[in-house]
Amino acid sequence: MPDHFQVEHQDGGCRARTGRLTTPHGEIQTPIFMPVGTNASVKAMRPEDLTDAGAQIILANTYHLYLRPGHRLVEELGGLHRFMSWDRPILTDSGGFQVYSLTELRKITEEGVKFRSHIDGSMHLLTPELSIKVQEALGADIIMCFDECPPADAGREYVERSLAMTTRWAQRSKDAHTRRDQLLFGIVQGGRFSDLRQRSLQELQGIGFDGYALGGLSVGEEKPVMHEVMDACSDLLPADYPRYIMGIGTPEDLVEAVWRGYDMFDCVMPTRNARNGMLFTSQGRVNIKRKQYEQDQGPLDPACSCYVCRNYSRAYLRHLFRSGEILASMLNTHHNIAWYLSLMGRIREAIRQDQFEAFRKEFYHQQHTTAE
Ligand SMILES: CNc1nc2cc3nc[nH]c(=O)c3cc2[nH]1
Repeated sequence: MPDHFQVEHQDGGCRARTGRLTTPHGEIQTPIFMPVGTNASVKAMRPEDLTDAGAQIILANTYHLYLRPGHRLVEELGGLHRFMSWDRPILTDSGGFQVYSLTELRKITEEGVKFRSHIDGSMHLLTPELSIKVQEALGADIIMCFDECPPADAGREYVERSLAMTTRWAQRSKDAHTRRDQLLFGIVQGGRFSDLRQRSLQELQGIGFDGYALGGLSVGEEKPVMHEVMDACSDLLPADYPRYIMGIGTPEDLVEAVWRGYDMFDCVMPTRNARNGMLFTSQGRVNIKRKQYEQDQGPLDPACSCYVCRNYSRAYLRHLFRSGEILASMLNTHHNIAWYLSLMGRIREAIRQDQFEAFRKEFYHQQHTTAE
């Protein structure tokens, strides 16, 4: 058992478990959802709102902060925690995925990824060594190996070659990692091919990391493919290390992943959907711009105890959204993040009571009773 992670309770009826992850900026109770703060900000939320909503850890992106304002500037100003006044844990993604998903002009070579900045068109080369140096300069508590996320429709031969390079890059990431107080996670690739996933994981375990993430998912693949990969890897990932699935997901995805024994998740869904008026509630999704809420004086979610549900009506939230008020993004985001984090709290409690199987069944029923 590594000294930074302890499984606290294994649900008696399924693979779900609770755990405690210790980082330089504090302990995290898992299963956990990480709000995404790409540019050192969870959009439309202040740090104290995040803490009030129950956030234990947030994610930031190496690719974005390297390009703007630059990792050296953040380091000179005291690191990411001081820069954004967030004193709890931060996880940074390593940048490979963001280059793949945000830039047109890019070239992948053994050395690293050449790309043109989506901000000012300048040319850059991101390598495993530079990615780790940036993440160390930012001062994140958990940092990720530099990897290649193959396209969802990539064929077996491409995926096989890609994962071999991801393993070589993982070794280079670990060799470049000098700040031992930071936790370094490996990223398992291998696409939809279970045997390649197993090979990737075995190679990463041979190198040795503080946690293992599933990459290459939530990139447009069909749900059954995602569940197959989750299932195949669940029994392979070392049980006494944190298991992180990158880019997941909808509330249903989170419940399904916890049921399969995963511990950590991040996704832009609650924040991005909030800005588009798509809100999560105990009775399913609410599209707040719909006319049916014009005179609705009730709270967004009667079962939610967040600041927004305690102080505002659906009618008011609809008015703010239709008027394009900035407060709409603030209140909608606060609720969606609070709702996601309260879901994770209810999940942890159900596991502790050995009730997660029943929770999963009830959750699915609740979310699909009233289709909005
Ligand atoms: C939103 N979906 C999504 N966010 C991701 C981040 C990632 N980072 C590193 N490596 C990945 O494979 C990877 C896959 C991802 N899918």
